[in-house]
Amino acid sequence: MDKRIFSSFLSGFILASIFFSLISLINFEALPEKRLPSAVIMGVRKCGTRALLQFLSLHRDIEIAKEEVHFFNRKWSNGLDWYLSQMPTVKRHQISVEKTPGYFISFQAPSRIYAVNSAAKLLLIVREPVARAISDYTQIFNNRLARNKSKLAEFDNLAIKNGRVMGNYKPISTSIYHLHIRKWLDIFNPNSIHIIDGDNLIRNPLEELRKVEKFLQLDPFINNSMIYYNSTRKFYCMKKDSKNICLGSTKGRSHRPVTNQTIETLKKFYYPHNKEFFKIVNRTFSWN
Ligand SMILES: Nc1ncnc2c1ncn2[C@@H]1O[C@H](COP(=O)(O)OS(=O)(=O)O)[C@@H](OP(=O)(O)O)[C@H]1O
Repeated sequence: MDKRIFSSFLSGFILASIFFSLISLINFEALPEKRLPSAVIMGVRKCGTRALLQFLSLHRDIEIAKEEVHFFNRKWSNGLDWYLSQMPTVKRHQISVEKTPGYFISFQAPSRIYAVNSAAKLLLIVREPVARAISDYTQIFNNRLARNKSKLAEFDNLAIKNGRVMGNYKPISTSIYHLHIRKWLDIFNPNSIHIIDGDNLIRNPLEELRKVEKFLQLDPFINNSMIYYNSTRKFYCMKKDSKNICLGSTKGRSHRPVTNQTIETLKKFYYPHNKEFFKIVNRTFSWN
């Protein structure tokens, strides 16, 4: 063989060998990729869904979708590829988690989630229903103010009219937890749903996070060194990448003023609904 042909053949062979050796060094399975969420925080609005998601992001095996996705309630027509594109990239050992509080009260969300992933793990965080309703109203009030819309009537007048609690008023009806959880239990096995005590998440986040790690079948990883109590904010905050991170100012803000009479009337209103919820989920909470 001509010497020139031989040497170009040899250098081609060597280059190809180097190329294929490099390729074989890459572990494709370990490359980050987008995957549908194994766990979904499905609500309840104003019960600590953001705090729960951010605390979970401290876990080395969890990546979170940063924004609320609203796929199963509002954006179903965008299709599954769009949903996937909203997910974070995860490594092989990691799971992705998304939170959209609106799923809890949506009629379509349970069957749609089941259709996409019948093994989905659902996280539901609940809070004392009267405080949740007032927090919900406060958010609506402040949003209108920010958008320069006409001022909303006060909560006392919207929640109770002529002595009757307005059960259909959304801030009130969202707190009737048993009405909504039924739709989920019609479709999902109770073992697929883990309920987090939102009031306890405020007081003792690690206790609740430990239970979530167990439910998600992850190693206990989040620990005391990753969170701290911020006495100015009066909430637990996170230490992440050598930074101290608290939730934004819309979390834990002062509620709109509500009379004691309204609070007492609402407590009485929710009492039988709470009992019903406890019965269905086979568990009680510090509120009744
Ligand atoms: N660690 C920590 N820091 C700040 N806030 C915390 C925390 N843990 C729970 N919470 C409570 O979260 C409430 C807001 O709930 P959500 O995040 O579910 O609200 S939203 O539906 O996404 O708008 C928010 O409700 P409000 O106090 O009524 O504003 C908080 O009480």
